[in-house]
Amino acid sequence: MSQVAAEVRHLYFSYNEQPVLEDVSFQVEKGDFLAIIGPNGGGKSTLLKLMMGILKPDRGEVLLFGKPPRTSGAVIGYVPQETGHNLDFPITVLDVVLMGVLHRRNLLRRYDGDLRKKALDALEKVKMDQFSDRRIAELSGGQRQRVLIARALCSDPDILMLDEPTASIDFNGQHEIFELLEILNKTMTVIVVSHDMSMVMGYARHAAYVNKTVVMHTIDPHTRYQIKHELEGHEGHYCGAEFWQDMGRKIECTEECKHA
Ligand SMILES: Nc1ncnc2c1ncn2[C@@H]1O[C@H](COP(=O)(O)OP(=O)(O)OP(=O)(O)O)[C@@H](O)[C@H]1O
Repeated sequence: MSQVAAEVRHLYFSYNEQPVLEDVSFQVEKGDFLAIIGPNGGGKSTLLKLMMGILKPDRGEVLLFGKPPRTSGAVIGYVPQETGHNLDFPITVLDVVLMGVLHRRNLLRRYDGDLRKKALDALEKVKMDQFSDRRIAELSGGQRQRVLIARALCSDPDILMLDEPTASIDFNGQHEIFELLEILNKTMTVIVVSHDMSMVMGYARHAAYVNKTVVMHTIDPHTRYQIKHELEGHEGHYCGAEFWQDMGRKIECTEECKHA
């Protein structure tokens, strides 16, 4: 298998002739931890969907391990943006994860013990096995997100793709999610859309800044180490302006920013 997990080549995409991505090219090495960052509406979720093969490019191509997404044989674990819908639905944590297992098998087949074990193993990996019988609605945002990650892990993915897994989660919950992603990254490539610059700078190795085009940045290991250290002391705040300053650009903090 190619050591390049994902390659995007001269990709163009538009919705209803409205261009969203233009001439986007970059590579993601196997085992990388890539953060996709950028302004609202910049095209981050669209890029993720193109990389999974859910959307088709107008021009250009996406290759996963050297082949188009649908024929590559690469398994993608996808954690979509959580919308908070269906929280009233009386479904348990285990049921949610089992959906991930059933997805791989014949949907009409009843699940047996093995599938249940697979789902419980996935819950253990995200430290949510104690909650398997709880209703999903009873969990905190961070716990729910970990359950959605467990669901994605059931397919034993080569690449785990997450769309804003820490949106509207408190600091501790965010930190736990990124700690978990760091552990998972030991055995799979991780690609995460995130607005949280502190977490991105503390954990990701590369950042793709998406705003119609994509600019790729390497996060230097020393900066990552320092920021992670600050995060562990719960004093972490790293704003977008600092990211650009670290990347060598002169940008002032905004008024809302705690550094201003
Ligand atoms: N299904 C769709 N049909 C038409 N336009 C869409 C569709 N999905 C997204 N768009 C538009 O495409 C652009 C990029 O959207 P996308 O969701 O990829 O951005 P994003 O960077 O993920 O944004 P956010 O940070 O707000 O989630 C936006 O202008 C959005 O309104």
